[in-house]
Amino acid sequence: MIEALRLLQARMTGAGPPPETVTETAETLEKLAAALEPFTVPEAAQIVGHRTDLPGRGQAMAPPVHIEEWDEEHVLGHVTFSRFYLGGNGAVHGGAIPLAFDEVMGRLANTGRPRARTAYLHVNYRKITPVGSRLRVEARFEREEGRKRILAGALVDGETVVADAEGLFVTLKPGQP
Ligand SMILES: CCCCCCCCCCCC(=O)SCCNC(=O)CCNC(=O)[C@H](O)C(C)(C)COP(=O)(O)OP(=O)(O)OC[C@H]1O[C@@H](n2cnc3c(N)ncnc32)[C@H](O)[C@@H]1OP(=O)(O)O
Repeated sequence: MIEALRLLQARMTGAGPPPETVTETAETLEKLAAALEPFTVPEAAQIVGHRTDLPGRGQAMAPPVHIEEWDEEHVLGHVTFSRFYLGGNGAVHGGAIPLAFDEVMGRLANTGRPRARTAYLHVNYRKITPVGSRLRVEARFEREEGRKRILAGALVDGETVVADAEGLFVTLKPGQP
C-alpha cells in the first residue's frame, strides 16, 4: 500500500493528463480515501511510521532511505528521490533533504540510547541534488555532552557530497512527549 502510494506520488507529479483523466483519478482517490476511513486507529496502532523494516519507516512523506549498515555509531544506506521530491530544474526540493537527514540521524541518535528529539538540524546544500539518481546516505554519531548528542550526516552522489548536515538531538526528560 505504501509502495503503491509512493509510485502514485511520483507518477502524479510527473503527469500532464487530459481533464477527463484528472477527474477520473480524483474520483478513484476519493473512493480509496473513503474505503480507509472506517479503519482509522489511534497513532500507536497505525502502520505508517512504525515499520522500521521499511524505507522511511513506511512514511510515504519520508524519502525512501534503504539501510545497508546500522549500529550505534553509524548508518550507511542509499536513497533515490523520485519525481515526487522535485523542487525545480531536476533538483530535489530543499525541504525534502532535511526530511531524509532527520529520519536517518534521528533513528541513529535513538539507537541503543534513551529517547532523544531533534533540537536543530543544520543542512548545507553543497550541490544540486539530482532527482532519480541513487545517492549514498551516511550518518555518524560524533559526540555526547550531557543530554546533547551531536550527529553528522552526508548525501553523496558518486564522489560528490551534495549535502551535509549537523544535528543536535537532546535526551528527553521524563514526561517530555
Ligand atoms: C530504533 C529507534 C527508532 C526511533 C524512531 C525515531 C526516528 C525519527 C526521529 C525523528 C526525530 C524528530 O524529528 S523529533 C521532532 C522534531 N523535534 C521536536 O519536535 C523537538 C521540539 N523541541 C523540544 O521538545 C525541546 O526543545 C527539546 C526536548 C529538544 C529540548 O528542550 P529541553 O528538554 O527543555 O532542554 P533545554 O534545557 O532547552 O536544552 C538542553 C540543552 O540543549 C541545548 N539546546 C536545546 N535546543 C537547542 C538548539 N536549538 N540549539 C542549540 N542548543 C540547544 C540547550 O542550550 C541545553 O544545553 P546546555 O545548557 O545543557 O549546554
